[in-house]
Order: sequence, then structure tokens, then C-alpha cells
Amino acid sequence: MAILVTGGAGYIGSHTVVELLSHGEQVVVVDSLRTGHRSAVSADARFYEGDIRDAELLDRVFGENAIEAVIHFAASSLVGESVQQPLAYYDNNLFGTYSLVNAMVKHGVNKIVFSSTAATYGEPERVPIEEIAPTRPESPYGETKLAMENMFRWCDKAYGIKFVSLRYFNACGAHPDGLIGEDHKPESHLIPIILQVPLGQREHIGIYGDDYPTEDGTCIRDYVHVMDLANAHWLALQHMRAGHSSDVFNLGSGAGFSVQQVIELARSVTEHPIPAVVSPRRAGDPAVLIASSSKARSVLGWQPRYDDLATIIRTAWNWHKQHPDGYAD
Ligand SMILES: NC(=O)c1ccc[n+]([C@@H]2O[C@H](COP(=O)([O-])OP(=O)(O)OC[C@H]3O[C@@H](n4cnc5c(N)ncnc54)[C@H](O)[C@@H]3O)[C@@H](O)[C@H]2O)c1
Ligand SMILES: O=c1ccn([C@@H]2O[C@H](COP(=O)(O)OP(=O)(O)O[C@H]3O[C@H](CO)[C@H](O)[C@H](O)[C@H]3O)[C@@H](O)[C@H]2O)c(=O)[nH]1
Repeated sequence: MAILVTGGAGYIGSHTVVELLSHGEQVVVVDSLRTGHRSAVSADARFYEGDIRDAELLDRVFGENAIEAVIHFAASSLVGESVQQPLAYYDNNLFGTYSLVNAMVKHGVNKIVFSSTAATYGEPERVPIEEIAPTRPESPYGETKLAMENMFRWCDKAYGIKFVSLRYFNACGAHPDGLIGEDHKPESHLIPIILQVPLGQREHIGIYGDDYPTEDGTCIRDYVHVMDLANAHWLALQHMRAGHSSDVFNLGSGAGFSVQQVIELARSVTEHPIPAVVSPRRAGDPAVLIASSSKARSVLGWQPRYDDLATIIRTAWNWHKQHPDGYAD
């Protein structure tokens, strides 16, 4: 039996494919390559280029492969873009997931691990954020991810499809072998943008606001290594295979770093001065987002291996130095 990975040519998906293969799983990837890269997909996975909203393609994929479970990354995931183009987000994220679950029902597949996000919480009342915290998303992106979680709840009741929803905080870093990493065009995430300065691709990093109610005035986030996220998907799969009920888990390191602190660490890793310029706040950025991941640790047995942000940045720097323009395709 194989695991179907939607969005397996993307950043977190491609690292998860490598993790699954390392555990001896057979892997099938469906990706439209809208933001992903064909060369990010391991040659040991079977690849279909196409869109999960295409019911005929999904029929073919489920018909040609014995799919045991799905790991679902394929989505649009830029908070700011989602505010500008909400309908595109409802289309790709909600309709895409509807199309996927429809195919699962039709082909009798009853397990799914799903990429959710800290953006489902909105501005938190207290940190670290636990899974029982209120969900009040502040963008169409977070709203569609929460709606997808709810879709899974109802489909569990109606069709017996078990799900594990993983709410990631800030994914970062790259595979330690340096062969795959993060390549978004345009890039919006803090660490790869910072690293564009020592690569000579930008003159300075812009800090989005230094007047937040934090010690140095810049936003605090919880940065979690992409291979630790990848490993959590494997553990979630084992959890479902063991027959446990559907559930939701936060995935973060549990430690918060301000934008200033991340820049400082990047300066020391790259040995480059990395000039920083304060610019206005970015709309929709909460001041502090830190995960409580104790549920994932105790229930899934998740033990992040990369608990030091300098080491995480070093893995990203290793990838970007070797691939300054990202993937060749
Ligand atoms: N990067 C983060 O910090 C972060 C944090 C929380 C949640 N997430 C979620 O994790 C998932 C993966 O994020 P990422 O950073 O790897 O993004 P990514 O853009 O690198 O990967 C998404 C992949 O899905 C593909 N895709 C998108 N829509 C598709 C469709 N309709 N049909 C087929 N393929 C499609 C893209 O081509 C891409 O390869 C997303 O669902 C995102 O919302 C990411
Ligand atoms: O050039 C930049 C880019 C980012 N930032 C700041 O750096 C922090 C991290 O920003 P990212 O864009 O890297 O990440 P976000 O926290 O905005 O978002 C990430 O985490 C969210 C959940 O916390 C969502 O899941 C989202 O998909 C994912 O990209 C934020 O305070 C942001 O304002 C800057 O100061 N300058």
C-alpha cells in the first residue's frame, strides 16, 4: 500500500516524502507545481503532475495505486494574499480538499493527515497556545484551514474517515543533506529572506514593526525545523494505524524568538553583518505566537531533534548557499 502526498513537491511536502521513504513507505505525489518544484520530489516517489480539484486525475491516481492513507499539504498559504484574494483561497483550499475527500470516499480510503496552521487561532489570549484555545482566524487563509478541519470532523462522523490535523507554527530550515530546502518565489518567510542578504540578493532585511508589546518591540514566533514537522507526519500515520480516534495537534518548538533575535542568530551563523531597517507593521501579524506542543509529545511521542534555532538556521544557510537561486526548475 502507498501513501498519497498532495503538495509533495512543496517545501514541507518534499521533506515529508523523504522522511516517509526513509521509513520504507511507498509514496505517490500529486502536485500542480504552482508553487512546488519537480526536482524537489525524490526519484523514489511516483509523481503525478496535476491539480487536486481535477476529479478525473484523482480517480486515475486512486485507481492506479493502492492508497492506504493521504497526507494533504496542497494549499495556498500566504496570509496577505488571502486577504486580497479570498475566493482563490476558498477555491484552492476548501474546494481542493472537498475534491480530495470526495475521491477518498469513492475509493474507500479512510485516513488523512492534514496541514493546519497556527493561523487558525488568530490573536491568542495566552501563550503558549494549547489546542483547546479559541480559534478566531484573522485571515481567509486561517479561516479556510479551520473550515477544512471542520470538514474532516463531519466526514469522520459520516464516512468514518480518520484525520490528524497538525497545526504548524513557523516551519523553517532544510534537510541536513543540503539537497532539498525552501524555495518560494516570491519568498515571504523571515529566515530565507534574511539569508538573501548574505547571498547578495538584497541589501537589508526589513523588520515589520518594532512597536509590538514585546521586549525588543519585534514580533515573537515559534520556529520549528521542517524535518521535525516531517517526522510528526510519520508519527501521525502510526497513530492512525494504531486505530486511535481523530485529533488535532500543535507543532512548534515551544520557544519564542523575536525578529531581532532571529536576525542576530543569522548574523552569527553566516558571519555577515546583515543590515536591518525597520519598516511599518505588516497587517494581520499577531505580536506573539508560541505553541504548546506537549500534546504531540505525549500522545504522538514527538521529540523534535532540532531544538536550537542557530542549528536550524545553519541547515537553511547550507541549502541556500548551495542553491542561491533555488531549484533549477
Ligand atoms: N510554511 C509554513 O510555515 C506553514 C505553516 C503552517 C501551515 N503550513 C501549511 O503547510 C502546507 C505546506 O506548506 P509549504 O510551506 O510547504 O507550501 P508550498 O507552497 O511550498 O507547498 C504547497 C504545494 O502544494 C502544491 N499545490 C497547491 N495547490 C495545489 C492543488 N490545488 N493541487 C495540487 N497541488 C497543489 C504546490 O504546487 C506546492 O508544491 C500548506 O498547506 C500550508 O498551508 C505551512
Ligand atoms: O521580511 C520580513 C518577513 C517577516 N517578518 C516578520 O517575521 C515574522 C515571521 O514571519 P513569516 O512570514 O516568516 O511567518 P508568519 O508568522 O507570518 O506565518 C507563518 O506561520 C503562520 C502561523 O504562525 C502561518 O501558518 C503561515 O502560513 C506561515 O507562513 C513575522 O513577525 C513577520 O512580521 C519581517 O519582519 N520581515
